[in-house]
Amino acid sequence: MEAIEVTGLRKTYGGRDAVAGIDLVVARGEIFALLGPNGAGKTTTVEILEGHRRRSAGDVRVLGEDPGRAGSAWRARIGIVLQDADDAADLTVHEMVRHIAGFYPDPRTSDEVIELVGLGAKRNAKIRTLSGGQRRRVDVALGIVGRPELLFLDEPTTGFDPEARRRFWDLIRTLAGDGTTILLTTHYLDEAEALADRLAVMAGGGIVAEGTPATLGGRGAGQARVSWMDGGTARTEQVSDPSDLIRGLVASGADLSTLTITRPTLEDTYLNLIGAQR
Ligand SMILES: Nc1ncnc2c1ncn2[C@@H]1O[C@H](COP(=O)(O)OP(=O)(O)OP(=O)(O)O)[C@@H](O)[C@H]1O
Repeated sequence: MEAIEVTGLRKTYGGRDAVAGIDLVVARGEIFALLGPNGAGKTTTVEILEGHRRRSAGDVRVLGEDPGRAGSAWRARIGIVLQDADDAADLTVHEMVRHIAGFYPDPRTSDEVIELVGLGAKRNAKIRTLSGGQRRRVDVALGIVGRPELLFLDEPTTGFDPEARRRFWDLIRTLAGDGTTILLTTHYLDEAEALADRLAVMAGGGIVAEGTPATLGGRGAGQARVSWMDGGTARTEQVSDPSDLIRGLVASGADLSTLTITRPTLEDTYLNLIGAQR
C-alpha cells in the first residue's frame, strides 16, 4: 500500500480552482517534496491530506484511509508541522513535548525528541524565551513525538540558521531511514535537492512537473556548459556530453586550469518550469 494516493483532487473557492484536479502518489518510506510559488495550491493540497480541509472532488487515501472520514487512531499515525504553529508559550520545552506525547499511544520520550531536534540545552527554558528558529524546532519536536508513520512538514526550516538547517536535514534523513514517510513543502530548492527522493512542482493548482531532483523537468538531459580560457580569450560551449570536447581540448594542449563544466541547477529548472506557466 502507498502512503498517499490522490486521484483527480480538486478544491474550489468561490468558483475558482485552488487545486485543479491533481494526481499524486507517495510511496511508503519516501521523502517527497512539493514545490511551487505562493498561491500554487500546496498548502490547500496538504491540508486536505491532513484531514484539515474538505475537498471539492477527487479520491484521497492517506495511510489507506480517507482523511475526510478518518478518526483518532488514524490521526495518531500522522505527524504535522504547520507553517505557523501557535506555541503554548508559558510551558517549558520539556513540559510542552511531554504534554503532547500524552495524546499518542506509543510516543517517543520527551528527552529523546528534545535531543533529536537539538534543543537539549533549552530543555527547561520557557518556550516564550526561545528564538524564532528554536521555536520552530519545538514545532518539529511536537510533530515527531508521536512516532508518526507519515510526517507532513510545511516549510519546516524557515528561520533556521545554516547549521540548524543541516542538523534538521540529518534528522529528516534519520527519520526516513527508520521508515517514516515524509511530505515536505518548501521554497528552498537546496533543501528539496538535499532531502527529496522525488518531488513535484505545482503552479496554478496543477502539477506541472514531477520527478527526482536529478531528472525533474528534463534536468538530467540538460546541456552541459563548458568554459575554459583559450590564449587569454574566454570560451564557452554547450554540449549534451562534454567528453569529445574535453578530449579535443586536451589533445590541442589547451590551458584547462580554469575549466568549468556546469549543468542547470534545480533552481534553474524550477524557474523555467514556473516561467512557462506565467
Ligand atoms: N480559505 C480560502 N478561501 C479562498 N481562497 C483560498 C483559501 N485558501 C486558499 N485560497 C486560495 O487558493 C490558492 C492556493 O492557496 P495555497 O495556500 O494552497 O497556496 P500555497 O501554494 O500553499 O502558497 P504559499 O507558498 O504562499 O504557502 C490561492 O489563490 C489562495 O488565495
